[in-house]
Amino acid sequence: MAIDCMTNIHSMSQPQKHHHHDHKEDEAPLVFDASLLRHQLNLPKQFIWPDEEKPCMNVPELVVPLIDLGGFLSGDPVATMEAARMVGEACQKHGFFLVVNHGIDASLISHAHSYMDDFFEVPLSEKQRAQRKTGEHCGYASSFTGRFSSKLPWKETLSFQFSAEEKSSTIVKDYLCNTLGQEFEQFGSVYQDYCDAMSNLSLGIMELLGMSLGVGKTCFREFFEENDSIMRLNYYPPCQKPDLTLGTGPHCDPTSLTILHQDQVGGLQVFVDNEWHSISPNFNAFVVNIGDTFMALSNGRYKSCLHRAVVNSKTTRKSLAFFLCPKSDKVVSPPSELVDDLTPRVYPDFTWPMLLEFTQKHYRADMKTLEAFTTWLQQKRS
Ligand SMILES: C=C1C[C@]23C[C@H]1CC[C@H]2[C@]1(C)CCC[C@@](C)(C(=O)O)[C@H]1[C@@H]3C(=O)O
Ligand SMILES: O=C(O)CCC(=O)C(=O)O
Ligand SMILES: [Fe+2]
Repeated sequence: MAIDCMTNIHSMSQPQKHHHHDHKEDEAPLVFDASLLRHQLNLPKQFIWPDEEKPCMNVPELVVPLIDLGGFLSGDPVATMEAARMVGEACQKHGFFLVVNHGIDASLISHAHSYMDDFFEVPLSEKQRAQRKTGEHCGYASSFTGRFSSKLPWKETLSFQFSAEEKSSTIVKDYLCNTLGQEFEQFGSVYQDYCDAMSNLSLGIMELLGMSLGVGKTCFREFFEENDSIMRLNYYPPCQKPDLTLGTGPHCDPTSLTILHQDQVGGLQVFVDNEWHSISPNFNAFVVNIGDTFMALSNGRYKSCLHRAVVNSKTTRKSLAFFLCPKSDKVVSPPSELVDDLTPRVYPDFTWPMLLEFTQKHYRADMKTLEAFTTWLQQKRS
């Protein structure tokens, strides 16, 4: 029976949910060891999402324009205009688009995927050497145990800082080697090269976004020239009950621009026209979406888009997410061309570290993060 995603699942017979209360004081903190959990037929209750958020498996595919960057990257003015127009159109609709002929070496992408196994397949005790500290966003995190007590995502992540500043040209490699050990030297080099490539690609996309908003190609490019970005490796182990949990819950990225490369397994879903849609894997394409910080920079002209990731019972899924973020001292404020009597300011000035701290210490990023952040800021400032 094909279950229509819009079916009100409450009308279907659901086993009566037992409302456990988290007895935090007497419960040992749950440790998510993927090598064990992937075989379990009964998911721990923390991983079971509420009925209204459980995934539907037969979602329609989102038809997303493939934006060819070849002409733009070689300086062809007509191709540049066309690419800027397509980027603008996608951002007016839902904020997601695919880019091809992006100039990133296919072998670098393949290595970035294959090296993930070298980390995520080692024993948990070794991975925990890179354990993310409370309130910090870098390091190894497995399902965020200790951070959230319910709606745990079925994933492990390794996140690290990238800086485009010349003086930090080996920050990724150094962090990974120092944290994981010298045997990860090659691992560190691959992700250093991958992040360098991502940073350059994102500056090109910032030129197209600037042109599409009529503020010129240098405006946002210069704003992000010395970006302090986050690279995240997402590792989604197989799950025996994939329809009860989520790999990554519904959210808008709080960051400025996300360049994502998903493997051939598939699982990324985007909420468009009041329905979840899948984005089919395409090895030659990067999935690009704007985040909350860029929504603020565009004075709400472009919207960050709700998306999530589902898991499956057969195979591990991997995705590489590069989150472009401005340098810490940059004030997020829209260019004057985007503010006038008809379109007054939508969000207050803020810096990225303030929004990042909000998501790491006070608020789990979802679809209303910027709204909640604005309220939180005003209370602090009042
Ligand atoms: C700044 C960030 C916070 C998250 C990683 C980056 C950009 C996306 C954010 C996130 C993926 C949104 C959903 C919830 C979250 C907790 C997760 O599932 O990983 C978010 C990340 C985070 O706070 O670690
Ligand atoms: O893994 C995916 O396809 C999406 C992950 C994501 O949205 C994120 O890490 O912000
Ligand atoms: Fe995301």
